[in-house]
Amino acid sequence: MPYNEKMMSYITLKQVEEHNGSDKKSSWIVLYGKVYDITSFLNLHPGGNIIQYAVGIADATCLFESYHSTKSINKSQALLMKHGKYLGELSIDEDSQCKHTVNTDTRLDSDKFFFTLRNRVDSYLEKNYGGRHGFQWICQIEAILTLILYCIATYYKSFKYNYLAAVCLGIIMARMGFLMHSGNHCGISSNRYWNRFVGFFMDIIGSSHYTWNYEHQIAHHIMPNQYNRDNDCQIGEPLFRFHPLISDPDQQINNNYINDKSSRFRFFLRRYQHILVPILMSIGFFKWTINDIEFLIKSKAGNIRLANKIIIIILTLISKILWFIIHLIIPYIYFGGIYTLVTFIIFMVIGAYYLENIFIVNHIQEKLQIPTINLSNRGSLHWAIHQIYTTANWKSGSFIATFLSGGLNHQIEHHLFPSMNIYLYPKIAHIVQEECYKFGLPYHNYNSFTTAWIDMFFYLKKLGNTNTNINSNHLQ
Ligand code: HEM
Repeated sequence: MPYNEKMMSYITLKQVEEHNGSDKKSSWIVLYGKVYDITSFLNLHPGGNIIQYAVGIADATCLFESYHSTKSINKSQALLMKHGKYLGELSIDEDSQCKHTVNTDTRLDSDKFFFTLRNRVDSYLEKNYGGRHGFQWICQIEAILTLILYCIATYYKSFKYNYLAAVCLGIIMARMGFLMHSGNHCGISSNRYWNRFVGFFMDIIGSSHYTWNYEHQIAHHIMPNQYNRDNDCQIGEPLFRFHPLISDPDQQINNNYINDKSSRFRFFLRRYQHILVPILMSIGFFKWTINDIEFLIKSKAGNIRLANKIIIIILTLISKILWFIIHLIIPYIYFGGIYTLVTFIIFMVIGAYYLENIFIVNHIQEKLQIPTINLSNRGSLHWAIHQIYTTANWKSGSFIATFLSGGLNHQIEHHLFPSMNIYLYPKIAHIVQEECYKFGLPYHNYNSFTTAWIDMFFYLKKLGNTNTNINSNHLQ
């Protein structure tokens, strides 16, 4: 859509969303409440095509600040001035302000926390590890070895009669999930092609890196735990209640909003969600494989609009067809239905359990709440403070836990510096902790994965138990 002088000074979110870089559309980015046309810059971006996910959304400031180091943020700002065409201010109405944290120039001192921390972390890493990509060789060797193991396990599972290969494949697929997470966050290497290659592991294991990037980088990373923004809070809704703002069934039934049998049954099951969620995790992998197709057809992943790109849709379909041929059709032809079904269940369930148990404990915890602030001041809360309040670590500082969890045990460090090599997280954890305490912020760290998991279990129980009064005012 062409824009005129009037629109250039005052731009609505709807207009920004229309310029999301879809085929034949231009790309607008919102940084610090200002809208820029960066169509001509997209292919020049030194960090590669990750920038495409940040266009057409309400606020890319969080990604801009977290992905660039102290050194590169100045370069980035200079490049933005050179290549970006300033279009105007993003209009902030009451509605958009509630749904999207829009950073304005009048932000409070909360900025200081992140800028102080980022300076300290970057100078420490520059001095000791050569920057945010120190130890990148570990991830690269790991990626190559894992891919080779994936091919070997797939060969033995699909072309030979081997149940053990299915077990190994499940573990390897989960490891590939961790690696693709780092790759898509540009954390595998300083070389963007390495990151793209490893990011594509998501498609190799049957899903789509494209839809995942929207769901994860945009919906989850910018606003973790925010209802109607972070898709992860709404997994399984209305059956499950992962977030206090999901309607309270007792209240609805008492108010006669819900009186049909099926809704009552769903709400009855919700009371046992703490038991059901761990059981249903087993189908997580399969669900992702199918969900992508729906997301691409609807051009929407939960709360996030996707930029439609024909080439991506074609590539995703091809990779999915190949995946189904290799893992279902070929073993079926060679060894029949029973072997195919059993091995399929084995590797999908093992993979899903490994991966999902690791990431479910990081945000679904009762103590992880967005601090109470006046809604009219919402724009003043720096995104990094939001991340600190809504994220928990376990076994902070441990190299072994970092390896086993693909870096997800350092969820706090990951949310603040997503493109950093995961093996540097244990090295900077003490700095993050110190700065949090200095600024009076919490640093949630569980002593072990088990304690984190148990807390998550009881919180799910509490959320599903309708008699429990959970204050949700501060979670809007
Ligand atoms: C219009 C806005 C942006 C501009 C002008 C910009 C500019 C730059 C520049 C100049 C660099 C190279 C830095 C260096 O050599 O030290 C860079 C790197 C990078 N950028 Fe951006 N960027 C923008 C937005 C983004 C966004 C929104 C993301 C994330 C979604 C992002 C992710 C990255 C990454 C991952 C790197 C590589 C950093 C590394 O290797 O450590 N950039 N960008």
